Amino acid sequence: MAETPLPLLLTLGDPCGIGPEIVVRAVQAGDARGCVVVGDAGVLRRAMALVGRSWPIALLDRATDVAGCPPRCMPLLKSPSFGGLAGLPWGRVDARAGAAAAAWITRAVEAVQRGEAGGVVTAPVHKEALSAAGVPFPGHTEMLQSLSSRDGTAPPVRMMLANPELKVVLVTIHVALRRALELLDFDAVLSTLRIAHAAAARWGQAAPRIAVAGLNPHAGEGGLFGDEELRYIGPAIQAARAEGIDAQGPFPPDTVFMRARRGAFDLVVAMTHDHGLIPVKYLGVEDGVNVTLGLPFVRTSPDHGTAFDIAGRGVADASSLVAAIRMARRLAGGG
Ligand SMILES: NC(=O)C1=CN([C@@H]2O[C@H](COP(=O)(O)OP(=O)(O)OC[C@H]3O[C@@H](n4cnc5c(N)ncnc54)[C@H](O)[C@@H]3O)[C@@H](O)[C@H]2O)C=CC1
Ligand SMILES: NCC(=O)COP(=O)(O)O
Repeated sequence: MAETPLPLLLTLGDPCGIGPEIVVRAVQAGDARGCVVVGDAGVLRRAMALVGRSWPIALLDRATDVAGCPPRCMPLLKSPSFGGLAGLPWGRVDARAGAAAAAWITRAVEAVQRGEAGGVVTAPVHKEALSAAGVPFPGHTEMLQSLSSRDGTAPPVRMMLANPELKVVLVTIHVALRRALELLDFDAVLSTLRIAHAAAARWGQAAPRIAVAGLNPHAGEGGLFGDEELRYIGPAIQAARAEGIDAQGPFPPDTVFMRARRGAFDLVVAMTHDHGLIPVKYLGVEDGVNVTLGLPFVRTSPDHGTAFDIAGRGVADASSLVAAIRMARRLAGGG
C-alpha cells in the first residue's frame, strides 16, 4: 500500500502583503490539499474575508495531525502569536509583520526538522520589514540556510527560479551589485555548478546540461570587455567538467537564455540576481517557482514578492504559489 506523503508547510509570509490571500485562494481552489498553514488565525481570517470565504480553522500541535483534520477546514500549525497582526494596514512595511513572518519560517523549519513535514512552501516576505524587525537575514534563502546549520556550519545553498521554459541558478543574490562583483570567484562559481548538478537529480535530470552565463557583455569578448570569464568563470567550468558535470560556457548573457529556452541546455547559471531573474520573470510570474537548492529539506516559493501595491484589494493571483506547492510535492516525492 502506498504511504501517505508527509504534509507540506505553508508559511503565510508578510501579513501586510498578498501572501495570506494567495494561501487562502490556493486552499479554496483545492490546490493545497495536504498542506498545513504556519501563521496566525486572525491573519488567515482577514484573508478569508478578502476572498469572500470562511472555513473553520483547525489548530494543530503537530503538522502530522492534519491526517485527523475534518474536511473543509483550514489546518493551522500552532505558531508564535503576536497579537494585532490582522489590524495592520495592507501594503506597508511594518516591523511587527516582519517579526511574525520570520517567526513562522522558524516554526516551519523546526517542524520539518522534526520529521513532521515533507517540505516548506513560503509565501513572500518583505525584506525591509524583516530588516525593520531586526532579522539578520535579507530573505528566506539566507535564513533557511542558517537554520539548517549543523555544528555551526551552514550548508552551501543557491537560489533557483524555474518555470516550464527556463531554470536559472544564481551565484550571488541579495547583495548590492558592487558587493556581488566582490563575492564572485572561482569557488563561488564551482560551488554553484556542484549544487545545481546535485540538485537536478531530484527533478529527474541526473546529468543536466548546464550553461554558464558570463558576467560581461558578450562574455567579455575574449577579454576586451572584462576578464572575469578568463580569470575564474571559464576555469571553474573546466574544473566542474573534470568532476563529470556537463557545464558549458561561459556564454554571452544576452543570448544564453534564448538558447536554453529553445532546449539547448537544461539550466543556466547566472552570476547575479538580475542577470538571471529578469529572463524568468519576463516570461510571467504565474508559472515561476523559487527553489532553494542545497538545503537538507525541500523549500519552494512563488517567484513574486509581497505585491504591496495590490495587497488587500482581493485581486492577487495564486498561480505561482500553486506551482510552488506542486513543485514541492514533486521534490518531496509526493507525486
Ligand atoms: N520569496 C519572497 O519572499 C520574495 C520576496 N520579495 C520581496 O517582495 C517585496 C516586493 O517586491 P517587488 O519588487 O515589488 O515585486 P513583487 O513581485 O511583489 O511585485 C511586482 C509586480 O508584480 C505584481 N504581482 C506580483 N505578484 C502578483 C500576484 N500573485 N498577482 C498579481 N500581481 C502580482 C505586483 O502587483 C507588482 O506590480 C520586496 O521586499 C522583495 O524583496 C520578492 C520576491 C520574492
Ligand atoms: N527575487 C527572489 C527573491 O528575492 C526571493 O528571496 P527569498 O526570500 O526566497 O530568499
